[in-house]
Amino acid sequence: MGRLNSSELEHFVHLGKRKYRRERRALKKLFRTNEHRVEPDVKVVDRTIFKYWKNRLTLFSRMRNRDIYMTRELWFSVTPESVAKFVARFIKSCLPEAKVVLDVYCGGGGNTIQLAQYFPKVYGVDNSLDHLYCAYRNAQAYGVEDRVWLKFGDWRVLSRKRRFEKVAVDCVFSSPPWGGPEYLRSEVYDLEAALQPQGLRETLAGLLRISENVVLFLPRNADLSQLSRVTRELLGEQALCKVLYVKQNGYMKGILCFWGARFYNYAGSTAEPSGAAQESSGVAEPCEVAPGADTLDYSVDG
Ligand SMILES: C[S@@+](CC[C@H](N)C(=O)[O-])C[C@H]1O[C@@H](n2cnc3c(N)ncnc32)[C@H](O)[C@@H]1O
Repeated sequence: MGRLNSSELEHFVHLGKRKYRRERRALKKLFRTNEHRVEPDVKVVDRTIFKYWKNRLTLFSRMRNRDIYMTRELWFSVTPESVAKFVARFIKSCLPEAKVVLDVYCGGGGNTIQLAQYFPKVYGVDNSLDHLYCAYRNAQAYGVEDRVWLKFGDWRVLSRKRRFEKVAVDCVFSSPPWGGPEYLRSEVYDLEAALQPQGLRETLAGLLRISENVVLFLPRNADLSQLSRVTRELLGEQALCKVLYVKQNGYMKGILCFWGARFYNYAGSTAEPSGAAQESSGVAEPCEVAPGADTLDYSVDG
């Protein structure tokens, strides 16, 4: 565990540069002090995260090996492992030849790690050094750290500076912050006003500049008509957005939204569709169809 060595530092893209001296020092300290390591058998004292702690093995199954790292925020924002696994396998089924995937807002690596099980190179971006550190530690726990490249920075800035547009990214996945556990307070989640740190339109426009294949993980009460409208505005009247409702143990975790022809044609694809869904015990379930959006009628149980 201990110190950050030079080959580990390479996986924190650009952090070896002079201008990141302060961040590099902070990162070294996190490694040295083994910060954020979870002791899975020790009950958390923070009552607001107890319910997440109770289900800790659904977040990272490797938690039982005592080598998972979490911040307080990560307890309620990490994508549960079965969901992350499903997404990664689904993308792999649709884009079997893809090599490079970008995970924007990668957090503690819930998605990054599962994507790295299927794709040789996965970039993760986050503006929290603590989260990037946890993502790297967690990738080590799953033995995929060599495939993971982490970029520290504010996505709005990186996107404005078009930082990833010259990288040959085959697919962009993103699980943006939903605004904390309060996202269910209103019946319908406003994808422009509530989604952080940018609304849906700006988020999607930025990601589509990097790849035509984009996947967003959004709240289950997201406004489908906004999805439909933004899809048409950005991609034309005939454009489609495929929506999958994702369940875990009977509980609706969120929706997965896909843009890109390879995802729409999935039903006709010969690549192992049900394998991906059945591994997480896929369950057919009717759902609403948003005008102009193509919503698929199944969800996933983990
Ligand atoms: C919902 S969490 C992502 C969880 C992740 N998929 C996982 O499984 O661990 C959202 C992440 O976005 C990051 N974030 C928030 N604002 C950001 C910004 N402006 N630029 C980059 N990252 C940001 C947060 O630090 C947080 O880690």
